[in-house]
Amino acid sequence: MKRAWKADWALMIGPHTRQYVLALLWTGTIAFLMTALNPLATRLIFDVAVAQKRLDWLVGIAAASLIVFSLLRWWDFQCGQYQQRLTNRLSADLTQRMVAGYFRLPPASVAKHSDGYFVARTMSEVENTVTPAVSAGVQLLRAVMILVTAVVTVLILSWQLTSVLLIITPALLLLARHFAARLHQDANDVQENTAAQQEVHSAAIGSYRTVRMFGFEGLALQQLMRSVDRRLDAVYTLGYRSGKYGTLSRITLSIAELLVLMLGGYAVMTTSLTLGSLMAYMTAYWMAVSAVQTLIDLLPDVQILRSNIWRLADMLDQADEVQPPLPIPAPGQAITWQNAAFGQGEVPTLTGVNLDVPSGSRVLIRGANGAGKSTLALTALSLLPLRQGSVSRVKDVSGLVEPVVFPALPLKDLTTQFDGHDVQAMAEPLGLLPLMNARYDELSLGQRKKFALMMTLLKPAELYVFDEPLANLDDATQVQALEMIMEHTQGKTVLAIMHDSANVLSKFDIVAEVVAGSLEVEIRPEGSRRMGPVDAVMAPLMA
Ligand SMILES: Nc1ncnc2c1ncn2[C@@H]1O[C@H](COP(=O)(O)OP(=O)(O)OP(=O)(O)O)[C@@H](O)[C@H]1O
Repeated sequence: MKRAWKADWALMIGPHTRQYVLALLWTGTIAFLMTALNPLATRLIFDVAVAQKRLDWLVGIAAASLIVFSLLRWWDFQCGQYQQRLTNRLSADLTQRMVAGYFRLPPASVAKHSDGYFVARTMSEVENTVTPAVSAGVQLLRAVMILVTAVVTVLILSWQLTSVLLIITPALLLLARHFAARLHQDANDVQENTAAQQEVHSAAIGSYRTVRMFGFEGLALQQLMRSVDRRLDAVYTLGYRSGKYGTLSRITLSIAELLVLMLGGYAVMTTSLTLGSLMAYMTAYWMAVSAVQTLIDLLPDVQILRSNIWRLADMLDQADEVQPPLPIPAPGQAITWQNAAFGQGEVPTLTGVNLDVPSGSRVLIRGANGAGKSTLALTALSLLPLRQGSVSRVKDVSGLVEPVVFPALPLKDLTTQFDGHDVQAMAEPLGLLPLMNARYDELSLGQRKKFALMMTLLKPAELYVFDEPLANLDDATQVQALEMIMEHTQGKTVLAIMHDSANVLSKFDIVAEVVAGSLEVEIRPEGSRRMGPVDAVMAPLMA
């Protein structure tokens, strides 16, 4: 992917362009004044005060310089504070856009990684991009201003000496060109490996209880250290390449420095170059050289910065990709899978799935652990893309698939989108009313289950999907919850995954059995007709 500078600017600075330009102008002005005044003061001291042996002038010029430079330094400090405030604003703004982008990502992208990876992408990568975006921009402008002012100054003082500095420029540019693309790729590798480590890191830290109970320290650490090594290798490569580029560039610059020193000495010996002019020349010259060194050091930083910006942009682009609308099933059908294959791991869990679920029917999905029931439910909710075939379904769907995690907010905040009376009517029989002020992450497993059930039922839909809706509920609540499901989904289509289903069988019209890679379907309550695997099509059977 190649991106224009303009697009990078729009992503990083966009809404804050005015403030950013102000920070640049502020810095640029200070850099210009410091660079222009420094050789001037040196020349005044030597060519005026020293040459005429006037101590009072010497002290006066030195004192005036001190006051001017102190004021400039104080102004520079204020500029730094302004930049910090700007950085904070950019950081908050970009974090918001990235997390909002994460929530818009297609399920296919999210399914590839777990939470830790996306925490890195939306938090650490934002931090690693915003701070350099402000500081690199400011440093770049400062260095350019110093370089331009210093080069003009030395040109005025002696164009012959300055031409040496300019001759060396093409060599420096060639080096920069040679290293730029590699540094960009190295920076990308560092970020990707950092996100991968964060993924493993969160899983290891999150397994605290099992590590303590079963002594998994060794195993957890081994896995973690593999990802740490990969990240550190990438960091080393980036550092190695940046260092190599810096060293080669500095050697080139040293050659220029040596030539200027020799030629400067020669000019004093053979021409009318004054001591004051030479001192002023050297002051401006060293400023130019240190500006070039800053620019040399900035090249890797700019490559890292652009690589980071491109990663952020890539994620936002994925988030904004227009998803094709889900096809609508044939009339009378709520959801249809056609020759579908899907899975959450490397290999598809179910293949050749053909299933028509008639509108208004209640389907019980059974099967052994790991058979693919939850995976099937994920495809019904459009949370997992198919590898092959198609799925079409009615538009309005409600449902949750384990593991269910709501944001760590008070329950009352999570339910504000629904009518208050409906919430109260549903929360009361489930015993959730006293918990409405509690945060979701403070609930017990059973309470979380009840809340998930309530939320699923509160959302108006044509198709409802439940993954083990009665698990973790006490006996009395199980009866109540099943009643509520049946009552609130009257006339709607229901897909329910349940293991311990003997007692609830009578409530369902159809039983879909997920067996080793395929699907069998049975019609209830007669239970006499059992379809063969894979090509089970319910619609004709129901007719
Ligand atoms: N996040 C994941 N990443 C990779 N593979 C996964 C993931 N989740 C599940 N799988 C795999 O997909 C297969 C089906 O899992 P699924 O959760 O759909 O089974 P299930 O029938 O719902 O099982 P259970 O009754 O135990 O909940 C399993 O073999 C499992 O290893």
